[in-house]
Amino acid sequence: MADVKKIAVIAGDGIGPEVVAEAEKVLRKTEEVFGYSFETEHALFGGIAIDEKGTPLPEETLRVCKSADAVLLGAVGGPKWDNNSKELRPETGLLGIRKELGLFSNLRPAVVFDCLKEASTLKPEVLEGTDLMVVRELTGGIYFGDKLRRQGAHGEEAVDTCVYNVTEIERIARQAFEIAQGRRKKLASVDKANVLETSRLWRETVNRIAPEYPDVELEHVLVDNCAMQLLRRPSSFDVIVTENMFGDILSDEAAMLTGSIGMLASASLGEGSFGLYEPVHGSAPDIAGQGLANPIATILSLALMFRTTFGYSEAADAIESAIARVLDEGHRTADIAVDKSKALSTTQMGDLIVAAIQKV
Ligand SMILES: NC(=O)c1ccc[n+]([C@@H]2O[C@H](COP(=O)([O-])OP(=O)(O)OC[C@H]3O[C@@H](n4cnc5c(N)ncnc54)[C@H](O)[C@@H]3O)[C@@H](O)[C@H]2O)c1
Ligand SMILES: CC(C)[C@H](C(=O)O)[C@@H](O)C(=O)O
Ligand SMILES: [Mg+2]
Repeated sequence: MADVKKIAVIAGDGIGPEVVAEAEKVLRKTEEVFGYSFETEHALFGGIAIDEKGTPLPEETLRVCKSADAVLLGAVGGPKWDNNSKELRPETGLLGIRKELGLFSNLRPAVVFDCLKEASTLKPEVLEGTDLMVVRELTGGIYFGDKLRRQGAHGEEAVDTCVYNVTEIERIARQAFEIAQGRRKKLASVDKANVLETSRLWRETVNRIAPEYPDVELEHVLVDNCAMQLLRRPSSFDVIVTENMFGDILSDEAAMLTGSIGMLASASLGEGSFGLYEPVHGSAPDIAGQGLANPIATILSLALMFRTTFGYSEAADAIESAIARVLDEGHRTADIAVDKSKALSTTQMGDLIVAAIQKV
């Protein structure tokens, strides 16, 4: 009997259900082509879970995720829930699920497809050879430190605390060094060590373990400089490791090197093979329900799942080749189209990718 892999599928809000539906079609096609067997279980999460269950992260959803081999997630959030209390914001559920599942490492690869250089705002010669991986620490820093509101001498004040301990920094740094060893052996550690104490500890810790990876060339880059260098010399970066909030911001910036945020996939990992896979983008309320969303980031996230959690690299390669072929043939969703009048819908793009999947 085939080895059945269990995938928790969480569509979420806005364009989440639209892009996840396309990734599920790809999943089924790989069963046909490669003989895999997947069991999917759908769960409520984010705004829709608030509406139906009164909480963004129901216990049942956590149970479904914990009993699965991997999670495929769309996106959560939207204006409908913007005025909710902190506990009842879809984004709180997102931070909660990452913490509960121990997903401290968020990999966000930015690969520039040759034929999409036209969709980028950068010159093709600057983009040439760009293939970088942001390794974002995901369960620490200012996202998870104490927060408070209080009355100060000048009225209401708000405090967000940024905390990192050595263990958290070491484990993400080690992962980044190991990822760099499997790539072009260059690591840029990004911090704000000229100002922040957490960044000083970050830099000291990275420097302390660096000698264990003598084959990896390490550079330290201040985050403001990194934001600029990503646009000036993107191809010089291989792996970028950074703390939670810097990684959030830099990865959206890196997305634009690829032409659109609709192209950037991600994997959130812990210690074992279990992972949560999601596009880097959000629920895009401005285009939700119109069939305009680019499903490629979610489909690429599925390919990452295949390669990283299941070791199905043949199928991961087949998905990525199918996407490259469809793009090479000139097919575009609106976000990456130069001529928007010829843009495909979300389902049209998904169908073309499904049709292009074959054994390579
Ligand atoms: N992981 C997540 O679930 C996640 C990530 C980011 C933002 N969010 C949430 O999503 C909501 C909207 O946030 P935002 O507008 O700042 O960011 P967003 O990523 O949703 O959208 C930013 C811009 O990119 C476009 N875009 C995003 N994905 C696209 C796709 N697949 N195809 C084509 N265009 C795409 C949108 O139309 C929008 O113009 C907020 O509630 C935010 O908190 C969720
Ligand atoms: C929605 C938000 C909490 C989330 C984050 O900041 O991690 C998002 O921007 C992301 O990149 O996944
Ligand atoms: Mg983000």
